[in-house]
Amino acid sequence: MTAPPVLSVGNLAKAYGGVHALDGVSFDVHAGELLALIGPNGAGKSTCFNVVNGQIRPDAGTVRLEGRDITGLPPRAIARLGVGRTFQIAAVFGSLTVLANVETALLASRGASFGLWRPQDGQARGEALDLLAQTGLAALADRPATGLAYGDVKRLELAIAIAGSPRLLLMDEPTAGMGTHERLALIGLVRRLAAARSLAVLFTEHSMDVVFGHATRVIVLARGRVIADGSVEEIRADPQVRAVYLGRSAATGERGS
Ligand SMILES: Nc1ncnc2c1ncn2[C@@H]1O[C@H](COP(=O)(O)OP(=O)(O)OP(=O)(O)O)[C@@H](O)[C@H]1O
Repeated sequence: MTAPPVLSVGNLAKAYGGVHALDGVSFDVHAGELLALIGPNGAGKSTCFNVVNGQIRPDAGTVRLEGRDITGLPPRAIARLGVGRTFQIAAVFGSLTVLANVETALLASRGASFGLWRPQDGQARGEALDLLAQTGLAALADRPATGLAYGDVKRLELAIAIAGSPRLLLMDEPTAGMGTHERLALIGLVRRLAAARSLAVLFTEHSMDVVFGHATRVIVLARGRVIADGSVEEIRADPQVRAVYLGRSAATGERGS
């Protein structure tokens, strides 16, 4: 028997007044997959994310995590069940070292109260060092998070997000504000981590070089509907996607509208 998808959304609907932010959206994300959710401004990408992580309750439809119905659960419950996320604006503790940020995330994910946190917790330290090695941050372990280069902050945020061993990772424009080299390096890292940890990743992105270079599958939303769901090659060649979103950028790999 094949494993159920890590995430399965079915017929999601959400309207604001007369605006159908989501209008019958269905798709699956499997373990190890890096699924890009793209589309023009106002297509419904953020609404879809926020329904999956519990911040918005849909008017209709279901969200399933490994077969379990999580529709309408509060964000904390959804996070505990294995949905991690990174933010457009990096969320790290500036005064703590890089290592302590990841140790704290590990302990928090296990429910340890901050009051009981002991920096000498050997097991958490070992695991945190492991995560830093996996995210290319080992050399910066003892540096305060304040003052890190932007690309390193994003790596740290990724390390924090996977410290709780999520099954699904939601990334909202993970490479926003980064230069070409940096953003391709970051998404390449995400792809390697997803494969190594059998993690399902759903991300929104406006940089088409990131999407076409690294997504394993792409979903295109427009006006709250899925207009295409396929491989990078299929999406790039889809006339409707080109008309609605990619335009000439499909050929150049530049940012969509
Ligand atoms: N809280 C809200 N109240 C009213 N309308 C909303 C609200 N949130 C979203 N919308 C509308 O729903 C539609 C989808 O918005 P959403 O933010 O999900 O799109 P998006 O694809 O994430 O856009 P962007 O790429 O600009 O972030 C838009 O028309 C938006 O104006």
